[in-house]
Amino acid sequence: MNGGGDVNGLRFDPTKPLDVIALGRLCIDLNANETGRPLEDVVTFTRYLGGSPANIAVGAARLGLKTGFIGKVADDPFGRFIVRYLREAGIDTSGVVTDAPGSVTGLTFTEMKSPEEGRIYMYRENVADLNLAPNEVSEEYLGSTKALLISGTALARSPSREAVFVALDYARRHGAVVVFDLDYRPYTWSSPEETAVYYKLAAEKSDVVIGTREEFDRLERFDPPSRGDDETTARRLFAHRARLVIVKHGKAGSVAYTRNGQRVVGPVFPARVVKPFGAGDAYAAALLYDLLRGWALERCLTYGSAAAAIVISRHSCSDAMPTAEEIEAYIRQVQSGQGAGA
Ligand SMILES: Nc1ncnc2c1ncn2[C@@H]1O[C@H](COP(=O)(O)OP(=O)(O)O)[C@@H](O)[C@H]1O
Ligand SMILES: O=C(O)C[C@@H](O)[C@H](O)C(=O)COP(=O)(O)O
Repeated sequence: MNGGGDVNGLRFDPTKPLDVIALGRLCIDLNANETGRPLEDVVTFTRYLGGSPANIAVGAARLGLKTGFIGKVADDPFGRFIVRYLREAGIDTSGVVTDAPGSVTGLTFTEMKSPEEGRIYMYRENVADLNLAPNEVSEEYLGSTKALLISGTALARSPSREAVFVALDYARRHGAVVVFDLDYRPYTWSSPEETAVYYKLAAEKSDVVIGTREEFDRLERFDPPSRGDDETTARRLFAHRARLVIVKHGKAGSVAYTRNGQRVVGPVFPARVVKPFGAGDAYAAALLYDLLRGWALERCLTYGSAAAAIVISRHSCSDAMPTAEEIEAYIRQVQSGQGAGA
C-alpha cells in the first residue's frame, strides 16, 4: 500500500483504516437473460447489485481494498438485498442508511441485443439513493478513509447533492484523496445546465477526476470550447485541486494527465464483449487499487483496462468484478499472445 508517499501527485494517509469509501447510488441491475433481441422480447432477467458507485465498491473489495459506503437504500426487499450483498462482499455498511417507507430502489434493465448494441433503461422516480441527506454523512466515518469516491449522479438532485458536498468537505478536512467519477446518467438530471454547474463545482474540489470525453464535454458546457481536447480539459482542472485527470474513450482506450506534466495512454485489451456496460466501473475500481498501492500510472491504466475488458465479457457488472489474480492472469494471457477470453 502507498506508504503515504507522493505518487502520481497523490498522498494517501497510511494511518487510515479504510482504503476507500464510495458514495452514491445503490440500485438493482436486471440484465436480460435472452440476448440478441430487444428488451420487449426479453422474458427473464438476472438480478444483480447495481449502481456505478456500488459496482466500483464491489470491485475494490474484491481486489482486497478495505471498502466502505455512504448511501441510502429503500425500505423494501431490494434495499435489504443490497445491504446483505454489500456485507457479504466484505464492504462496511455503517454509512448506509434506510429511507423512510415510500421511496423505492432504482432499477436498471439492461438490453443485450448484440455485444456492441445494448441499452440500459433506468427507473429512478422517487428513488431512495437521492434522499441521502447531509446530516446522514458522518465526518468521523470520512475521517477513517484514505480515499473518497463520489459518483456524479449523486449530484443530480437534492438532498443527495448537498450530501455530496458535505462529504467532499469532510474528506478534504481529514486528508482523504477525493476521486470524482463523473458517471453521467441522463435519466436523473433536470437539465444539461444543472449537470454542468454541479459537475464543475465538485470537480474543482476533487483530486482525481475520471470521465468519458462526453461527460467532460457536459462539465465544460459554460467554459470556452475545448473542442474535445483532453489536455485542455485536464489543464483547466489542474488550475483547481486536481492532480490526476483521466479521460476514457471506450474501445479507443484512455489517457491520463498529471499535474506535474505526465501524459499516459492506457492500453486496450481484447474482449469477447457480452455487453458494453460495466467497463467504466471495473476500470475505476482497478485503477484505484493500483493508485493506492503507489504503482506507476502506466500500470494503473493497464490494470483498469484489463479489468474493464473482463467485466464487459461477463453477464453482470458487480458480480463480474475480477480479483487481482484474474486481472494479472488476463494481462499475462494477452501479453503472451493468447488473445481474448476473459
Ligand atoms: N469494447 C471494449 N473493448 C475493450 N476495452 C474496452 C471496451 N470498451 C471499454 N473498454 C475499456 O474500458 C474503459 C472504460 O470504458 P468507457 O466505455 O470509456 O467508460 P464507461 O464504461 O464509463 O462509459 C476504456 O478506457 C477501455 O480501457
Ligand atoms: O450505474 C447504474 O445505475 C447502472 C449500472 O449498475 C450498470 O451496471 C451499468 O450500466 C454500468 O455502466 P458503465 O460502467 O458506466 O458502463
